[in-house]
Amino acid sequence: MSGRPDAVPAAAAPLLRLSGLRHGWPGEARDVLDIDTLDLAAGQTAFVRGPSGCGKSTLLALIAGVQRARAGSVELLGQDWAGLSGSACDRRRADHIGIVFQQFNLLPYLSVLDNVLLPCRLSALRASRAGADAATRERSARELLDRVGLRGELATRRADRLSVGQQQRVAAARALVGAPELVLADEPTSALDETRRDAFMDLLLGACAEAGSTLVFVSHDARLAPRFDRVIDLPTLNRAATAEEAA
Ligand SMILES: Nc1ncnc2c1ncn2[C@@H]1O[C@H](COP(=O)(O)OP(=O)(O)OP(=O)(O)O)[C@@H](O)[C@H]1O
Repeated sequence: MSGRPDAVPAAAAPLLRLSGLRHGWPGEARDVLDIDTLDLAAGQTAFVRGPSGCGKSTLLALIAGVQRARAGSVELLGQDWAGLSGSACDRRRADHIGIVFQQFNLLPYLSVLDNVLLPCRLSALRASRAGADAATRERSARELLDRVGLRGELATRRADRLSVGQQQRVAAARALVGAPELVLADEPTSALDETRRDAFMDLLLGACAEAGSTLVFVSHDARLAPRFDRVIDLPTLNRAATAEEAA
């Protein structure tokens, strides 16, 4: 896997800074999230926990600039999403963020390899970090697939011909290709058995450490929490949490 020579040093401003963040969904009487501050440094790994419906996926969507906050700011690499146009947000997301969605969001008609290489097609920056030419980038993608146990013929198979657990691993390899500064993962181990889950975590944490990427990882699986630098209990951080969520 290729490294990232232009990584932000750990001593610099936080990679991610949330301040005065409030978000509510249209038609909902109360805010889902009300977070005073949250800073994550470059290379820091955070496990986000909280009961179903407490706003974990919403938080990731705000961090990724997919949702706009009602108030406050979400700064990635010192830039607030609020100041950017929709297309600028898309470019910035492709350049700097790898995302493992809950539903994986693979393109079913593309091969496994082409799915992993997708961020390199959407971002020249990610492509340059993955390798100087197409052959090197393909080697990077195959190396990531190899590390999640998807070898040989599986790399060229259509994505919709994979099991759910295999798709989950492809989604992780895609998030990691081209060493993005920030990796967001929403319950990425839910379809994996124990052995696969441990291998998956080794890959995710190992690749983030190698690239100096910050990782925000949402999961209900409390056994994984000790592997992270920091555990964020969302109902404790979130001033909009109900007493039930905070209990
Ligand atoms: N697109 C949406 N439109 C309206 N309300 C939404 C939308 N997405 C989520 N919500 C609401 O926001 C709240 C938080 O949802 P969210 O998906 O962020 O929770 P979560 O902690 O990720 O839950 P889970 O652990 O079940 O995935 C819930 O009350 C949910 O109903």
